[in-house]
Amino acid sequence: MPSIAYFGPRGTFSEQAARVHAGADDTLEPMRTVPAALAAVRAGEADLACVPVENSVEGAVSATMDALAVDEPLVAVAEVVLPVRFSVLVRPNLTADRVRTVASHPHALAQVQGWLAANLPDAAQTAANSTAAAAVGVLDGSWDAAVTAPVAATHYPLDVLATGIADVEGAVTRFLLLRHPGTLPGPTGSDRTSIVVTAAAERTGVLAELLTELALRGINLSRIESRPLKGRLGQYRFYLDFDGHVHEQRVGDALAALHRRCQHVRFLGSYPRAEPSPTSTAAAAGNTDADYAAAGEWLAAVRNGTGG
Ligand SMILES: O=C(O)C(=O)Cc1ccccc1
Repeated sequence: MPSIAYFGPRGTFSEQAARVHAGADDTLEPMRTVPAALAAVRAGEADLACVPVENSVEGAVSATMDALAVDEPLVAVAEVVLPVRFSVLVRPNLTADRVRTVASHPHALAQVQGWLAANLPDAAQTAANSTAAAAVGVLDGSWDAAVTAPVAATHYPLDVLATGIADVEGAVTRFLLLRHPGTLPGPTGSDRTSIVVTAAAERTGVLAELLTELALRGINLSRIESRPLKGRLGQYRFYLDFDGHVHEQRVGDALAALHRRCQHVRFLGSYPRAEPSPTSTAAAAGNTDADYAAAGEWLAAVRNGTGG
């Protein structure tokens, strides 16, 4: 019976994402922070961790980015993309005109600024650990209102002041399900690979070199983020997401090239894309596994004097 540790408490979007992935027998364990969810997997207390990684409005979830780059490596085996529409929960019988404080996860507050300005203009905003932590804070009297995932209303005895709120139509959040490295999910033809690299900051053009290794092999970069290395300004980790699976020749070849050129490469997984998109451009550019095999045979023949 696999267990999934998720960024909690109960009623977060991360719980909703975990439920998309979970089987009927899986157990779900809420954890207080993203690092705590990852630590539960590292400690063998959970099989998988479900954490938010990026949002189409606010961008990267930095707590997740930082936690994935340090400590024992974990690999993503699946991603879940959820549409984000928020609910506003208040203590029972509290009307909108009496709401003085509203709390939520910073990514949630950022996505409902328009609604708050129009509907709760005088309410002071406070950052909470997560959307559901804000609901718990309303229950214990810390705040009047919380901006939450819809599912939070089923977990906490609070009134629903509003539902379906989103300043940006179509906004989505992407979550990763991570576990100990082991047998990877096989290639599906529509996969994504994630890595974190550190490269010598003082080498001119180093980032262009790394991206060129991908481009030359017909690999489409779908995301690049940087995070500071913390100790000193000017040194960064780069997080790259690109199409393809490490078991495909062009991807393996590119990863090996990055390993040669970088100080450090951490593999964060090859997993099916939530929104399928066949990586067909690789074929046109002569970058399929068959192209690699044919080129390898030709080279072997040149080297052993039987062809050319
Ligand atoms: O706090 C939550 O519910 C999360 O899972 C993080 C989050 C916050 C805002 C939008 C999507 C996910």
